[in-house]
Amino acid sequence: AYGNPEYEWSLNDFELGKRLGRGKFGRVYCGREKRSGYIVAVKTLVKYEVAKEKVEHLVLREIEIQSHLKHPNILQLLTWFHDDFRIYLVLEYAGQGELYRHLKNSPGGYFNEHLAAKYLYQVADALNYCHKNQVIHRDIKPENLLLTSRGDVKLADFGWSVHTPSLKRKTMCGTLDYLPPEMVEGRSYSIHVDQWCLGVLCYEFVCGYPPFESNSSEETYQKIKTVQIKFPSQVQPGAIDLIKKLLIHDMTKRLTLPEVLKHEWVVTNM
Ligand SMILES: O=C(O)Cn1ncc2ncnc(NCCc3cnc(NC(=O)Nc4cccc(Cl)c4)s3)c21
Repeated sequence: AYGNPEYEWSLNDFELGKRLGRGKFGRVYCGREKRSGYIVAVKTLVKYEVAKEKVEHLVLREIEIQSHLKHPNILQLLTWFHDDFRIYLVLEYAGQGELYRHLKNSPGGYFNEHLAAKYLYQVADALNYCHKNQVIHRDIKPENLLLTSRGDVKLADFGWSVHTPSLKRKTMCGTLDYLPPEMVEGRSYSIHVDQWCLGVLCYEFVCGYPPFESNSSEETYQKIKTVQIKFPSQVQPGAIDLIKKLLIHDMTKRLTLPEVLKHEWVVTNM
């Protein structure tokens, strides 16, 4: 059946198991494809809610973008289908779930240099692949990273990704911590957004919290615009060097993704 691209998938092809998590628009279940026994994750999106929040175009764009991306560190959208009430995204299953939980459960709440460098390398590799395919993810944060049973990172949730170049404003939702200055200042943005987010991600990996975290949105904006960064004592000089070369206000001066993949701290610690 699945060899044939015309095959019409439906919920009948799957047995849904335990619930893995819940997002704003629906739930995620572990599932098994009946004929092959293949284990998947099934993300359900309630049509009524998707329509109410006017994000239909985002779901369709995600499906369009995801169906052209294939990379070991990108969570594969295997197929999708819908019924009267829901849209179903059939995804690769990441056996160790959200990376965020692993970060919070690490000693001190931060990753050791080896894990931080390994995960950062894999995210940078996935982003580099996206950029080569004219896709900006735009929502890089620990919550959107999953871990396979073998401990490899999978970049997930392309619900906010766009084809470059894009002038579309991203409506403010979720954490502001990862927004780059050009988005905070409402200017247009480009693939350089992902480089900034990678810097914020690296900081959070080695510190356990994001660099511009504050008690109010205003204060967070201020710190982002002026790029005020302080490092706790446990952070190695190599990691500080990398983070400082990514969290630069002038987007054209940020380290490129290929340069991140060759950075000395990454290469020696991963
Ligand atoms: O993460 C968990 O909760 C648990 N978990 N644990 C293991 C595991 N293995 C695979 N996937 C999981 N979760 C689904 C990850 C997603 C991938 N792609 C998405 N796309 C999306 O949500 N799009 C979307 C939603 C709402 C609106 C719009 Cl516009 C777009 S969500 C897993």
